[in-house]
Amino acid sequence: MEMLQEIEKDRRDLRTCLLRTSCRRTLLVILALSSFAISVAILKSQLQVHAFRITPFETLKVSTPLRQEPTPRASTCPPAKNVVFIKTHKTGSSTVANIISRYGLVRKLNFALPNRAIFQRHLNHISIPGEVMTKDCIYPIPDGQEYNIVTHHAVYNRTFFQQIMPKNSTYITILREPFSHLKSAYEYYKIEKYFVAKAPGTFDPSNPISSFLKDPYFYSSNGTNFTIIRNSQSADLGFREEHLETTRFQEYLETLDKHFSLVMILEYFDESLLMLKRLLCWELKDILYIPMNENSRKRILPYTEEDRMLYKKFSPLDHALYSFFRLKFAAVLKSQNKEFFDELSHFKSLLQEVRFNCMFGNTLIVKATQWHSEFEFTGEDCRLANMRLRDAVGMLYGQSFTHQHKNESKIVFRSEEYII
Ligand SMILES: Nc1ncnc2c1ncn2[C@@H]1O[C@H](COP(=O)(O)OS(=O)(=O)O)[C@@H](OP(=O)(O)O)[C@H]1O
Repeated sequence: MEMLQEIEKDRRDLRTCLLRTSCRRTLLVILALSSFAISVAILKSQLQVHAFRITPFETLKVSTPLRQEPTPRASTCPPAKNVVFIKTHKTGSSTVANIISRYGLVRKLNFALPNRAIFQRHLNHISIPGEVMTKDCIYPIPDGQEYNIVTHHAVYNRTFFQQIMPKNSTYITILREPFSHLKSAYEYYKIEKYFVAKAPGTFDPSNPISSFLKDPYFYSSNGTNFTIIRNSQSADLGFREEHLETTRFQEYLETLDKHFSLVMILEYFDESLLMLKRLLCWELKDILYIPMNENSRKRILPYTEEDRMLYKKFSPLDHALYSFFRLKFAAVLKSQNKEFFDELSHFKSLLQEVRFNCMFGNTLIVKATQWHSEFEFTGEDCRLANMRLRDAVGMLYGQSFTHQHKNESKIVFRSEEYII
């Protein structure tokens, strides 16, 4: 809620500013800079569209049968409302969670939320690696109702999810190229401070990650937790240490492949969302988004091939996991017809328009195309698209439960207690 108030305040400030002459000049400069940034972004997105056509992954053969097949168009199938999204850390998962949360909020679906009675602090986590999940981990819903959506961090456990979710639930997740994941997690969780504290002076300040990778276990003896930078995506998907044994790993990988209808890839974010839309028979409006959790202060440092090789050795499960699913994804993408890519470029240009309009909270009217009828993306849609999961959590609890558990509404949520 605080976030929504902040956005509202920004919009009010902007309106006041528009009325003042002194601000107009500043605004003109902002507008000019924004147009420039948008042109660059359009150019960049066009380059990205181009990039996947030349990626070497596409030339590789996939040995297992493909399950991520093209699915019918939204108009020809009933929209899916039961979705389990395994929210891996630092993979663009908050943006995907936002899309799914918006969908569920607007349609008043039931979310499987962390049980407030158990989790006093980490209300954006249903479970973390190493924890055993039971029904008590999930906030209860009234008898006779069923959960529709899981979108909070929870370690994948088929047996558990089958107990709480409807049989026809669609399982999805997202993965990120491991080295880029490392950089994101390292910066976001300020991991360096633990290592520097352990061994001041051993870090090369010009390239701390590279310095750390030279001897990562040197830094572990003080109890430093590697969870978020070593095989983290695998851990979120339920892999355990025993899977370090190659045959066990391969077995689990194939099991996951059977369970998940779509494993999205951050490096193909828009392509992934379009596949998601088709898989769930949702509308194009449902998947319009504003990127979340972008770390604009991330340091750009010169990494070497050796750094990447060392990291592969340090975090082998994530590398094997990513390369397996990226390979599959690229093959499915390659098998799409022209219509998919036409819709993709329409989607990408709509995204630019949405971002531009949302800067001012304006309503965007999107004319009908072969993929959708005319629709509006309003200021309210912008507010929802900017909503972080931790800000949505109060609304989600309120929507799913207050009508049944009136006393619960007295519980106060303090957003500073949540971590993402
Ligand atoms: N659309 C899109 N395209 C490309 N990259 C994107 C997108 N959305 C989010 N991101 C990047 O994802 C990183 C945040 O991941 P998460 O949202 O999963 O983080 S968290 O676990 O919820 O904290 C974070 O990465 P870094 O900036 O490298 O840290 C975001 O920039």
